[in-house]
Amino acid sequence: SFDLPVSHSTQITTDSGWNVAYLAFGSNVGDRVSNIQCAIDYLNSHEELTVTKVSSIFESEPMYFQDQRLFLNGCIEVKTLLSPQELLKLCKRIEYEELKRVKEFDNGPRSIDLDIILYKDEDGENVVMTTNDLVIPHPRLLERSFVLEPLCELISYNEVHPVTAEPIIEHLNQIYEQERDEDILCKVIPLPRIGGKDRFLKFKNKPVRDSVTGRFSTQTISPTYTMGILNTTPDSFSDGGQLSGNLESQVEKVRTMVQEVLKLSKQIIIDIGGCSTRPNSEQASQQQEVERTIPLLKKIRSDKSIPHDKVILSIDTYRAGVAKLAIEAGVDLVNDISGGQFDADMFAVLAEHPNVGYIMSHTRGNTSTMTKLTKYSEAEAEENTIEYVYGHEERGEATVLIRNIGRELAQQYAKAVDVGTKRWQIVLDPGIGFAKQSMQNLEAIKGINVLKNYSLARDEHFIHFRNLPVLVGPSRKKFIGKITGDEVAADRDFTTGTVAGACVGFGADIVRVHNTKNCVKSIRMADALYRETP
Ligand SMILES: Nc1nc2ncc(COP(=O)(O)O)nc2c(=O)[nH]1
Ligand SMILES: Nc1nc2ncc(COP(=O)(O)O)nc2c(=O)[nH]1
Repeated sequence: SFDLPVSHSTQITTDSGWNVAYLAFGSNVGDRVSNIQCAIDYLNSHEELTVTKVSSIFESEPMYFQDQRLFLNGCIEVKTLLSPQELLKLCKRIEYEELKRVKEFDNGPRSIDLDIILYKDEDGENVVMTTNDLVIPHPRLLERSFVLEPLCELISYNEVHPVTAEPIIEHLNQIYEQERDEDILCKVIPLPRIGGKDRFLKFKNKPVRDSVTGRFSTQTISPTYTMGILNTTPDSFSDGGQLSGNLESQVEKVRTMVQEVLKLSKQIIIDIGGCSTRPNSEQASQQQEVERTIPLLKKIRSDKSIPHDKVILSIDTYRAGVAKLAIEAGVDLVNDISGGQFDADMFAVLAEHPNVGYIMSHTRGNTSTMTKLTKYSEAEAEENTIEYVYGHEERGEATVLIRNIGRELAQQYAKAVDVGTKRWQIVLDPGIGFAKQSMQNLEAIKGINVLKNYSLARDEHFIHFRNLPVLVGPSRKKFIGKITGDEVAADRDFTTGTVAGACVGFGADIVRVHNTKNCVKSIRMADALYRETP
């Protein structure tokens, strides 16, 4: 059955006498991500407090006093033995002593701001209090989308506000109904800084009301990212290993992709792979994979002609050891087709590097068994769960596959965050061509928005995929050839462009392609047609 690790259970409040509190963090001075990470680590280091959940990070305009830097905000859930007053004291100590906050004036710049927004006692009862230095629930909670949005990633959708007795998600909907510009938040995935400058993947999320449920979900309106593939394997099914072994020609290929994509985009992601993952392919050894990828990563990163603020590097590996070496060599993202299933150490590596992104893909079995594991049933989709909350898609046949994918990715997500991987690192991928028959790949693409709005609830356990970006990798794959009759992978570039555009239409935030020259145009056209970006 589907068993979530203990950190996902709010049962903590009942069977262990701990209280649960929700804190909001904000920073707009210095290295904001590092300030946030330090504040979380300081909180976690207190023997009477454990950080149990961390939300996405959102960038937003200053709300009250405009003339200052953009803020990074988010929320965390903690379990603690501290009383509200003791918790406030701990937050203040972290703000002023550990992170040297200097308060010039109200609503002014701050290295870190830690606010208690909700507090539940050991019986799970909400505390409501007003003293001259502490008001719970936070008095300005209901006017702040930069607090409510991340909070709604952490709480069950039926969690009510202790004073208004209305579901907290409804308060967020009421803010979104006002259609204020400042409520269009930008979800950021922090990447390693280079030259002391922030580097992020950014996804501007516009709240969109679901016509049937009336509930708001967020739709990405910023440009879709193009991820160019650089396969260094001699046997890659899609480009016949033309580049394997020759470092200079590989770097030249990188420069070409960069030049092609930056004509039409502000950034490019380049995915470097050293171990083919096509069905039944013979797996390279870890040593071979390292030799094919790490020197190349180092050479790219040391190449001054490449604009590193615009070029984001990804390593396509399911091996923790390779991921670790790649991070040390300057990679920004770990792209794991196994979603952490092939190497139990992968999530620990990511937990150690909270400013490295992680693409968590769906698959089943391994590269030699996955083609047989393509049975997705309604029963499994619904197994052990009471409530799905997602867009207005019916539970029917059309969403059985994507709800199974969501459920299985949720299992991996729970394992990842349970060892300290941050939600803000994670990108989801439905795994086109992995444990899916041809037509199931079409369903997976059509279900992208259901996956983005997916949430799973069982007892007190719940996981929402709200605000998690989705990457799709359709390029040159067999399901295209099955429909177009193109037997040879390299003949599928034209239709890959078609599919890439459709992926954008169905909600993809990143599309992984071989032929960047043509596909970046398809993706930009799709942005112009489906998104608000001109
Ligand atoms: N975008 C944004 N704007 C802001 N404006 C004022 C305050 C001051 O908040 P306080 O009342 O908790 O000190 N915090 C933020 C913030 O965190 N994010
Ligand atoms: N995130 C992600 N990574 C991937 N890596 C390799 C392949 C196999 O294709 P290739 O051999 O052409 O790279 N497909 C994916 C994919 O669909 N998603």
